[in-house]
Amino acid sequence: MLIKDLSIMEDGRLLRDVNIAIDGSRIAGIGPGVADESGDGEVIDGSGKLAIPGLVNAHTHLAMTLFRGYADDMELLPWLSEKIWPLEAKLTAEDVRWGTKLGCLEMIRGGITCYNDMYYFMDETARATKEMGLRAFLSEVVFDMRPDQIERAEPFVKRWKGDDLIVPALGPHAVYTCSEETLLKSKEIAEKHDVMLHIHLSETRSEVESFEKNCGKSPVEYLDSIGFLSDRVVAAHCVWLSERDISIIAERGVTVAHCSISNHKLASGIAPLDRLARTGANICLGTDGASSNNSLNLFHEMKTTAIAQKCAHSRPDLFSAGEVWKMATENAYAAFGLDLGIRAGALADLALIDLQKPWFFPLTDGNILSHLVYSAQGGVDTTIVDGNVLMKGGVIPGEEAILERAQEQFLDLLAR
Ligand SMILES: C[C@H]1O[C@@H](n2cnc3c(O)ncnc32)[C@H](O)[C@@H]1O
Ligand SMILES: [Zn+2]
Repeated sequence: MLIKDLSIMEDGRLLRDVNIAIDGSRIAGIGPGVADESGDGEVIDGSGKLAIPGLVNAHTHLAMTLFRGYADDMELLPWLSEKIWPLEAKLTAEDVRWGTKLGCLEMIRGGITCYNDMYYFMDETARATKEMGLRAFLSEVVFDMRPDQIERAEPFVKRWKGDDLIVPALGPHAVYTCSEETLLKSKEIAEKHDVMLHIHLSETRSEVESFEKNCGKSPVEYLDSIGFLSDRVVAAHCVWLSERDISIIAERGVTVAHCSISNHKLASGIAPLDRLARTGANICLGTDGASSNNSLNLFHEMKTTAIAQKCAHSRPDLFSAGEVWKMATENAYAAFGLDLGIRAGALADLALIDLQKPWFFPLTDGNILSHLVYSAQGGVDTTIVDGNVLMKGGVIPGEEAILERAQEQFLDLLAR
């Protein structure tokens, strides 16, 4: 496949009139005049478009698209206990299948090529994700109130280990829903199969304060005391942290999945991102679920992350466009071990953005990152994962049918 006459970014600056050759699942060559080596004869006109490397959603619950708009204007714990968990108790595999497909549609349209998820019925999510063509790190959520979920976790990992698009992981929900035994069992399974751990951590002030009152340690100190924290851990949120917590997170190589919009919408707080970054923690971006955001859009997350941190600290120089762009790309590639990037040899996970939109003007070689983070309003035209075209010219095959089925599935769930 050959994508012709594109623009790409190099060190944040625009390079124009470039071709990208794709052969199988990888980028075979990039540059002016590069020819198609695959022989498949497919040519995509890239004129007026920018090729970006795939964005990575480092924390979501994709099938919660079915819960979008179901429970707004609440804070986390009552939101979960009074609204979300009672409806999730009625969830079926079919709900998760169509909620996942709906979420994949939205992420494909936003240039997201890979996501990290913890939920229920993850075999359905895995199958639906493969049908849609996205890459994903998936965990069966584990918590004590659902002992069946603990039994599902390891078989899920065994079934999907080695898949070309799906990477299984372990998802102990949080320290306030998992006993020490459950946390250590999850860690043991993750280490046995060499997969990642995905957990919610220190999201709200009340959860941290009540945990400290009961345990005498912060959630971070506690997890460290049982040997849970390492570079195989992706911790979502990390909002209410002490200086000691921040040092531990950085020292253990834990990846932080920062969910700015979810934290704002649930009024959870503003994460100490500057102190985390300065202490060397690896920071990625997540949307969380579509029921606490309510979109699955990393352009929104990048802009909100940058402006929220600037305002919170009265420091307009904090978190430049380039820094938050790395959170949605390079930081995530490092955290998840993804060989991605707009360069020869990388996996062909990329998106083409139509630059002929008002929000990209005026365009210079040096302001493209500013436009992507502070003004982009969509315009992803084509999305490619593993060398497969998932969307071209804004068209995703089968989209209408998925929208209809997801709507039906939601109404069916509500009626249960
Ligand atoms: C996977 C389980 O986690 C629940 N969940 C969704 N969003 C959040 C959040 O922000 N913090 C904690 N738990 C969350 C989801 O409903 C599932 O029950
Ligand atoms: Zn979450």
